[in-house]
Order: sequence, then C-alpha cells, then structure tokens
Amino acid sequence: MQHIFRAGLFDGEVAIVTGGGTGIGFAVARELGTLGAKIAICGRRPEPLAEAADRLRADGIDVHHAACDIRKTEEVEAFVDGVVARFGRASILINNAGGQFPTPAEHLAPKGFEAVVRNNLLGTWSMTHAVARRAFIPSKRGRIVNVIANVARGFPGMAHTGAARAGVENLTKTLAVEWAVHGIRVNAVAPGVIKTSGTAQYPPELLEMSRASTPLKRLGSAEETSHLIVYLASTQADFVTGQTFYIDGGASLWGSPWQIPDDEVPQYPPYPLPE
Ligand SMILES: CCC/C=C/C(=O)SCCNC(=O)CCNC(=O)[C@H](O)C(C)(C)COP(=O)([O-])OP(=O)([O-])OC[C@H]1O[C@@H](n2cnc3c(N)ncnc32)[C@H](O)[C@@H]1OP(=O)([O-])[O-]
Ligand SMILES: NC(=O)C1=CN([C@@H]2O[C@H](COP(=O)(O)OP(=O)(O)OC[C@H]3O[C@@H](n4cnc5c(N)ncnc54)[C@H](OP(=O)(O)O)[C@@H]3O)[C@@H](O)[C@H]2O)C=CC1
Repeated sequence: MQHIFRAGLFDGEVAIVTGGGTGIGFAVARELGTLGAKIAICGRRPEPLAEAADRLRADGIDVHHAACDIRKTEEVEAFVDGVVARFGRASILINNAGGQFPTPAEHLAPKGFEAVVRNNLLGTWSMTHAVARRAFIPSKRGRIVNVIANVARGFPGMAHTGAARAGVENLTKTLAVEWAVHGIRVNAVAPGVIKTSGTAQYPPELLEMSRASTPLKRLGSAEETSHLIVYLASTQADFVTGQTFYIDGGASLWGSPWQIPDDEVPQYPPYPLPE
C-alpha cells in the first residue's frame, strides 16, 4: 500500500470505523491501521466483517470486530462498550455505515423512507452519541468524520437519503461548535460515485451515466476517498472542523447523471431498477 502520510502518524489512536468490513470503510480501516491506529469495525453481517478482520490482521493491524446494526441503540452501546473494554479508549470515529435504494419518490413507502433515515441519520447519531459520551468527552479529545453524499442540490430518485445526509451535514456543523469545548472535531466527506462493493449493486447504466457526467471522466476509488478521511482524522487537520469536503472529480459542480427528462411524467432514476 502506498502512503501519503508518515509512518506511525496514528500510533496510540483507537479508531472506530462503522461499515468497516467493505468498500470505503475497509479502505479507511486499513489505512488508519497501517499508520498505527488500533481499529474497531462493525457492520450487520458477521461474515464479511470476520473476513475483513482477518485481512487487516494479516497486515499486522490490531482489530476488534463485532456485528452491530447502527439502527439499534442497544447494539451500538454494546459495541462501543466492547471497544472501550478491549482497547481502553477510542479517539477517532468514522461514521461510514449507510446506504439506500433508488426509487421514484412517489413510490417510496413511508416504511422505506423511515428505514433509510434510520440508517443514515439516526444510526449516525446513535453511534456518535455513544462514542462521545463513553470515550471522547471523558478524555476531552475526539475526531469524527461523517461520510455523507452530495447534498448541495436535490437528489431525484434518492429523496430518503438526500434528506438523511443533509441532516448529517447539519449535525456535523452543530456538533463541531457545541463539542469544540470537549476537544472534539467533526467534519464530513461527500463522495461522488466511488467504485465499491456498494455501487457494484447499482445498474451499470447508472455508473456509466455518472462517469460520463463527471468532469474528470472516471469514478473514484475507495483508497483515494480514504486518504481524505484519514487526513481529517489526523492531527494534521487539528484546525479543521464543521466542514464538508467533496471528493467527486468535480461532479457536484457540473451536470447530473440524472438529466431532467422531457416526458410528461419524468422517471427517476432514469434506468432500470434492480429486481
Ligand atoms: C448514485 C449512487 C451514490 C450512492 C452510492 C452508495 O451509497 S453505495 C452503498 C450502497 N450500500 C447500501 O446501500 C447498503 C446499505 N443499505 C441497506 O441495507 C438498505 O438500503 C436499507 C437502508 C433500506 C436497509 O435495508 P433493510 O433490508 O434492513 O431494510 P428494512 O428491512 O428495515 O426495510 C424497511 C423497508 O424499506 C423498504 N425497502 C428496503 N429495501 C428496498 C428496496 N430495495 N426497494 C424498495 N423498497 C425497499 C421497504 O419498504 C421495506 O419494508 P418491507 O417492504 O420489507 O416491509
Ligand atoms: N460508493 C459511492 O459511490 C458512495 C458511497 N456513499 C456512502 O459511503 C458509505 C460507504 O459505502 P460503500 O463503501 O460504497 O458501500 P458498501 O455497501 O460496501 O458499504 C456500506 C457498509 O455499511 C454497512 N452498513 C450498512 N447499514 C448498516 C447498519 N444499519 N449497521 C451497520 N452497518 C451497516 C455495510 O455492512 P452490512 O451490510 O454488513 O451491514 C457495509 O459494510 C455508505 O454510507 C454509502 O452510502 C456515499 C456516496 C457515494
């Protein structure tokens, strides 16, 4: 693995990476761990988590892993207690777990809207609250990076996640101010379309539309997204808080993969939905 950071930059740190078993979360866990942090990862499915933990250990990283659904407060609290019991503290939280399904807003059932808001907004809050109270506030130190999405404009076909991520962006700003007194920094990273196990589940039509409408004419990688997250989690970013950083090849500045159709009843998203 190539490094743009100095060896040992995270010695003595304990980093919790939610959704650290796959995609962007795994890349962050690996990069922070290789730079010296002890790592705790969680996700709903035990199998990919255990596999990821084995891969991290093979890189010489000290890893704690446990299944935890961030939508369930009692599981979140048990997970954080487990991390503190194992490592004695936590100093970094990467709120990366999340996701949604594409659907036209008019077909979005209340239960589906709620499921996505619970996952991305309430789950992020639950984890943040538990880690802050159990580890960051008592030690007067903590760094949080929230992984969101493009909230600079509307998100047709993704009304639930747009609303939830915009909520997380505002939470980022509020907590950056309110918890500065506790030595806690809070920032957000908004990826464009990144090639991961997550986007592999999206129709290839969408990924090609996204690539074509990205000024840099490619999709991002989990590793380059990780470099930005790792910078924000590091002491090198100690004067940076309350900000959202886009990593999207310029996509949020130009065009959209989902053009407004001319049809009388526009179809969002304008590609075949997965069965
Ligand atoms: C441009 C791309 C940019 C972004 C890329 C990425 O994010 S990559 C990362 C990509 N990675 C991820 O997104 C991974 C994480 N994402 C997920 O796990 C799911 O999207 C989740 C958040 C909905 C949770 O899922 P779950 O199964 O635990 O949910 P649940 O059991 O709580 O269901 C409650 C209700 O939600 C509804 N509903 C659910 N699914 C669908 C659907 N496909 N279709 C329609 N509706 C759906 C349905 O109403 C259901 O009730 P029902 O009808 O069953 O009574
Ligand atoms: N890739 C992209 O283009 C973009 C990604 N994002 C966001 O970046 C983050 C990482 O996505 P990416 O790596 O691409 O995709 P993945 O689907 O690989 O990652 C999502 C991870 O979150 C975990 N997760 C999801 N829901 C929960 C839950 N309720 N509790 C605990 N863990 C959960 C999943 O594990 P498990 O299923 O086992 O629970 C999985 O490890 C997500 O929040 C995603 O929405 C944002 C914009 C663009």
